Amino acid sequence: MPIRHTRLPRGGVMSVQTVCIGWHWQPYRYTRVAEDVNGRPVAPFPGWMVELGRRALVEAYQDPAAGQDWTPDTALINFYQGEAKLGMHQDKDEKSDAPVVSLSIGDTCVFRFGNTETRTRPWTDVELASGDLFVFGGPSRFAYHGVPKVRPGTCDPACGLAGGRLNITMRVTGLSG
Ligand SMILES: O=C(O)CCC(=O)C(=O)O
Ligand SMILES: [Fe+2]
Repeated sequence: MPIRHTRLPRGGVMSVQTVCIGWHWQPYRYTRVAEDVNGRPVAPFPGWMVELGRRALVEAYQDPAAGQDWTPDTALINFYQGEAKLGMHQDKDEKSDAPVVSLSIGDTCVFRFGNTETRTRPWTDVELASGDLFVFGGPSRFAYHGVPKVRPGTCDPACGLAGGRLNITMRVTGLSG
């Protein structure tokens, strides 16, 4: 399926562009075919990305066993161009509380990491730069989060992007079939 601005049920369109692998995310569920885009199945989840995500968990938890039982089966690949941003939300369409691993490539952003109760304060703003990994696990798994700002022109040219920001969130859907 092609990358596109996701249409929301109430008529809005996301400023971020998204393409999925493994399972297709549409607001607010996962399907095997991209019903709301072109009716095609999504690309399979690559083995190398499973390994990358597991290494992130080992690092984040400083525990060599942390990735062992974790097998992500979907990733949302988001592209932020221009003024694109992402409002505060929870990742809660998965039927699993397994950690989410996020990888950022390209321009640096302000990533707002909030609390599990409300989309308002308290939150912590952190800068995510190209190559950064962020893990939402344990008590943080269902914390509200968002991207209020991307800093244009901040990416290292060696990242391979001419501009903008890519973010890949690897997830366990908890679905079968
Ligand atoms: O772009 C990011 O860093 C976060 C993306 C995100 O929250 C999501 O895809 O659900
Ligand atoms: Fe999210």
